[in-house]
Amino acid sequence: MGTSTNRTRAGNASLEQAVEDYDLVILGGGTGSTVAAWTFASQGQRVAVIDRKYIGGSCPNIACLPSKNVLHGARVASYIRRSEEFGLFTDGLRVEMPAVRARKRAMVMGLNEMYLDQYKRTGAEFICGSGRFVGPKTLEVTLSDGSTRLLRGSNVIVSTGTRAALSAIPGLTEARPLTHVEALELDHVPAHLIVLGAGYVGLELAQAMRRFGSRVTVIDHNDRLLHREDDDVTGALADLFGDEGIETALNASVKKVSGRSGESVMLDFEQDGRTTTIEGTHLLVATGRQPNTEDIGLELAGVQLTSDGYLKVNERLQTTATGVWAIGEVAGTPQFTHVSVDDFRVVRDNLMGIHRTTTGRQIPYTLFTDPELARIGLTEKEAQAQGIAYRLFKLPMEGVLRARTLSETRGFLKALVAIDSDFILGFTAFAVEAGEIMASVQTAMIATLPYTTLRDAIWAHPTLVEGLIPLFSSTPSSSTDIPAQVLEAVSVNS
Ligand SMILES: Cc1cc2nc3c(=O)[nH]c(=O)nc-3n(C[C@H](O)[C@H](O)[C@H](O)COP(=O)(O)OP(=O)(O)OC[C@H]3O[C@@H](n4cnc5c(N)ncnc54)[C@H](O)[C@@H]3O)c2cc1C
Ligand SMILES: NC(=O)c1ccc[n+]([C@@H]2O[C@H](COP(=O)([O-])OP(=O)(O)OC[C@H]3O[C@@H](n4cnc5c(N)ncnc54)[C@H](O)[C@@H]3O)[C@@H](O)[C@H]2O)c1
Repeated sequence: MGTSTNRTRAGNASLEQAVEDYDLVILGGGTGSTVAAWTFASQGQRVAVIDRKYIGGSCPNIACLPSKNVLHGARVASYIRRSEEFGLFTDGLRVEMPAVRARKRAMVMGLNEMYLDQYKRTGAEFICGSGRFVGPKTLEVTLSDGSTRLLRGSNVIVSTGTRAALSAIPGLTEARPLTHVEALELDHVPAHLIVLGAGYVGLELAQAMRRFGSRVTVIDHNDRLLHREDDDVTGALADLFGDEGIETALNASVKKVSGRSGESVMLDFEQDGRTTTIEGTHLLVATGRQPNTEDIGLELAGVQLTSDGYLKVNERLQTTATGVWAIGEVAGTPQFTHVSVDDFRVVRDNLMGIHRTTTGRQIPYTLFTDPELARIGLTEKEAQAQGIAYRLFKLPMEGVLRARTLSETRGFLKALVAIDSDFILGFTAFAVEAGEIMASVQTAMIATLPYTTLRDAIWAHPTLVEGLIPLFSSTPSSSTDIPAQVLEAVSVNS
């Protein structure tokens, strides 16, 4: 620990500078790596986190939490529009985006203060600056005043995350499209927002902006919204978007973009052999992510990349350089905050000599449209592709009494249960507060409880989770490839 003078190569220039030694240096402070910093520092280790911009990384600053904050505002707008349904009469709705943004900014500021306080309490050091490797386990940080520091860690974690990818469509970059970062900072409602990409970011923000009053068109080159999900899910999402007046152009291949987002922007796309031009005022790009692995000196540290530019890691999240670990999206981890936190657990245990891997993790997720889509385990598509026979329990939300009290009966619950046991293989809720309903089913799956435990539990009335009783009491249908004699045996035994 402490400092020593060392000769290190930074690019072509050799520099002589005091190296500060740490037990752990973290490049990029996303959620998982921030928790790592706090954890190791509170155990007495000397820990530094280098981040060029964000205290706590993307999630609390530009991604999950600010987007959910803005989405909630849009949900309130939707309630106000529906107010007469609840016997409430208002004199109309005026949306002030600067105030929407101010609420979001205040939340982010509060989160930043909370994080800084936690840094102080644990003794981890947050260094605001841009970092790059200049040698094995050694990083140079350039601070905002242009000065530099050299940090060397007994262990180093790389957690530089990803950024919005811009497809190689002629004119796209020049049109200066919004990404989620700018979309969450808008001080006005776009007159006509074109959303390129019908994935998580695109769908959540499309619905929110529509509810704030924007005309919205969603374009995707796949033929369904959120195309990896089962057809009943993507169909229900399409119905929802249709009912809310969101236009969609699917199976659409964008050939050219012209104009400028924020003023007037045109997209030429081919669909069913025809070329169409659509014009909007704003363009949001939500077509996936690209890893932040360029220009950070990985080659000087012996850290190799995969063919698509992510860090090459093993199932213990070790990179190809000894003592250099990876956490989060930059390691190719599924792109959710809760999985980056589990990456932290994997690295933590391995650093403590406990073997823990990323293999076979069960990963839940929730799309925060309204209603939400919550998913865990196998979809029907996945079960069929893997030749896994299942019993399918499905219940429309009209069958959940709590949903009726809320006038939120859109959607359904469905569960896949093994044909040869009562274990739950997968669960989907497209429903109000779906993410909360899923948690109970996930707990049963973690504990490998049979579905009958959920069916036979006494749930408080009237709650949404109580819907698991009618769901699991319904008569299941079965996947087509289940042999008749197996089905017969199941029905005889049940
Ligand atoms: C709009 C949006 C909404 C989302 N909503 C959800 C959600 O509801 N739920 C969910 O689970 N997930 C959500 N996600 C995904 C989630 O944000 C990420 O999976 C999560 O933040 C994990 O990111 P990470 O730790 O890999 O990296 P990040 O949190 O992105 O951290 C990487 C950090 O590295 C820093 N950095 C990069 N290069 C350098 C460098 N050279 N020097 C110094 N610092 C550097 C960056 O400034 C950044 O702070 C959302 C994503 C987006 C875009
Ligand atoms: N609620 C959440 O948990 C949440 C919310 C937002 C983001 N995220 C995470 O962030 C990740 C990134 O989100 P995202 O929406 O950017 O990516 P995504 O992978 O979810 O969706 C990208 C979409 O863009 C489409 N696409 C790609 N290239 C295209 C092109 N050239 N033309 C037209 N369509 C194109 C794809 O078909 C896909 O539908 C998500 O996968 C998710 O893991 C999670």
